[in-house]
Amino acid sequence: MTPTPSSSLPGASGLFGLLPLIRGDRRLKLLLTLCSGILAQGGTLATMATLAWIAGRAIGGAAPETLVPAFLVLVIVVPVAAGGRWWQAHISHDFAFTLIGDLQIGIYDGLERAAPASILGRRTGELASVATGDAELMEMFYAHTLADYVGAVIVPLAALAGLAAIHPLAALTLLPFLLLVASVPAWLSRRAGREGEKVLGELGHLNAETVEFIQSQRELSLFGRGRDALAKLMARTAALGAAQRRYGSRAGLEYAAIDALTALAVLAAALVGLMLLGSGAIGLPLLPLIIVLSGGALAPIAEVTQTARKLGELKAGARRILEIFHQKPQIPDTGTQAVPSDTTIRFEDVGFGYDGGRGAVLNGFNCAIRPGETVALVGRSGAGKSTVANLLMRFWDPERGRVSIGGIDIRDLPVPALRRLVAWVPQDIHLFNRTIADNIRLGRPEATDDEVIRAARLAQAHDFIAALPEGYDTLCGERAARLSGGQRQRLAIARALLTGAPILLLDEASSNLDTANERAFQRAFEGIRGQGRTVIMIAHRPSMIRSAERILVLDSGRLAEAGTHAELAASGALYRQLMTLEEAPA
Ligand SMILES: Nc1ncnc2c1ncn2[C@@H]1O[C@H](COP(=O)(O)OP(=O)(O)OP(=O)(O)O)[C@@H](O)[C@H]1O
Repeated sequence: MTPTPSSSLPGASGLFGLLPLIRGDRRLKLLLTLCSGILAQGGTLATMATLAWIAGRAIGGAAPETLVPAFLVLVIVVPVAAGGRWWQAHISHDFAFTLIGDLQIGIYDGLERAAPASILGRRTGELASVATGDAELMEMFYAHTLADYVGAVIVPLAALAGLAAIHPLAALTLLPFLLLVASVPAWLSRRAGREGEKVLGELGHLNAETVEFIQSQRELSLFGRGRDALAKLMARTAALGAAQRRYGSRAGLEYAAIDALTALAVLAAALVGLMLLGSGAIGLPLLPLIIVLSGGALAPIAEVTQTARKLGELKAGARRILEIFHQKPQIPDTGTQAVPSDTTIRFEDVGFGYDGGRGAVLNGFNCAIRPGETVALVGRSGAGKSTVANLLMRFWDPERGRVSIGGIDIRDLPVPALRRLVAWVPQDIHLFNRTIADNIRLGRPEATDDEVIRAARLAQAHDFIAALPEGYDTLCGERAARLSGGQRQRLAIARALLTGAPILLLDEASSNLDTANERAFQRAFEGIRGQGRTVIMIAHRPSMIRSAERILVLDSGRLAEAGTHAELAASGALYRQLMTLEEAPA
């Protein structure tokens, strides 16, 4: 079962906001986990009570044979307690890890819904900390805290009932202590929540800083800033240490209060028991039972408060997870239209600006691109070329106007269908640390080896791949450090070609490629053109721009000029200006 995306969770927050995630067979596991907790703690209390009763009777001089029934009870309750503990450990962990899997799927869904915008302004390292650390923290709640909480209610009630059966005064003596011990975490819960939030926040910052520190080693060493970055990292570590110390000191206070209250409760129970014994209200065998039941009633609560020491972190972790679960989709995927056979692309009076951006990026942008046409999108830096691509890919939706393919508004197409229509070749491809073949296959996992090789040939990537020691089985190094920029870009083309999408959106690298790479890229581009696909290229290099059938010049959020290179060279003032800039030696 995969969890239903978070959108269905009703504005829940904190730990109990995670409970609606428990559906289907998880509910049975939850029930069994709770039963196991009751069995384990109940069994322990029953064992202790029986032993106390035996001890009391023995001290009172009872004949050994009269104790046989009590020993028979022990023969039952001891295995129940031991079995209960084992069962609790087994079933609660099984339940917890199944749920952690669900949480991780939910977190991944949330990340996917937000893509490519950043999630709640958080950095990669912070999000990784939520997806792994916080999700694992939930193991604590589901595997330990949850069952213990139920045990901490039922077992003290049972002990209280036992004490009341011995003498109501014994139960009355214990009652205030029970309430006090149970309320200690509640007194400190606000602080615990705040401090837990702080600890996890600092942990997230430290994670983000560490990831950035590792990723930016090259720049740091080139500019000699390694020491500064390390100092920043150490400051983060110190901040985390301080947050953890504050958290620990509050938890210590809780510990001390609970230990003191437990000791006082047992002392009070012993005094009341002695008083009752003195007055003849109870017999000697019941005195140890009163003491043991009083201590036993408080033990599960004390145990819970120990796990509740982590409650602050747990709550904060749950809230961070739920934030991602509630992440609104960047774009709603509600389209139901079938994929059109006509692939004419139209931008009609499109207006768009990024949230928090400086006003509109596109403002009344119109253009039509015929099937099989090769179009270059040009404009000064920041003119909105990538934004046009973002809207065609539906990374964002326009605020005004519409983008259509074959006359269908792309918002009316299911997103996976749109992804099959338009393949994107980004400037900087992310390569997974898998084989080159696997990386190309991301475009279509079921593609055969021949199809992978054909796509690589067309993308002019085959020769350099074949020259690698392990060919297509070569592992791309972490962050693809082993491949050059030009090689990575041609792998991106192969990946996109393999999808078989009829529209290719190509973001040509504005960074310099060496001549060999540039030629290879040009040949790949020519090959793709020969295939009858529509190619929209965000182009920078004059050679690439000139090779397009039609050039669209963007300016001030609109289509300022359009035509062939010859037409624009003759009459496009802006185009001429741009080409002069592009052709100027750096
Ligand atoms: N994700 C984003 N969030 C906010 N603003 C953005 C985002 N992406 C781009 N912008 C802004 O939108 C404007 C257009 O950016 P865009 O990337 O579309 O330009 P471009 O023509 O592709 O530029 P370049 O040639 O430099 O890549 C810029 O002012 C940019 O700062």
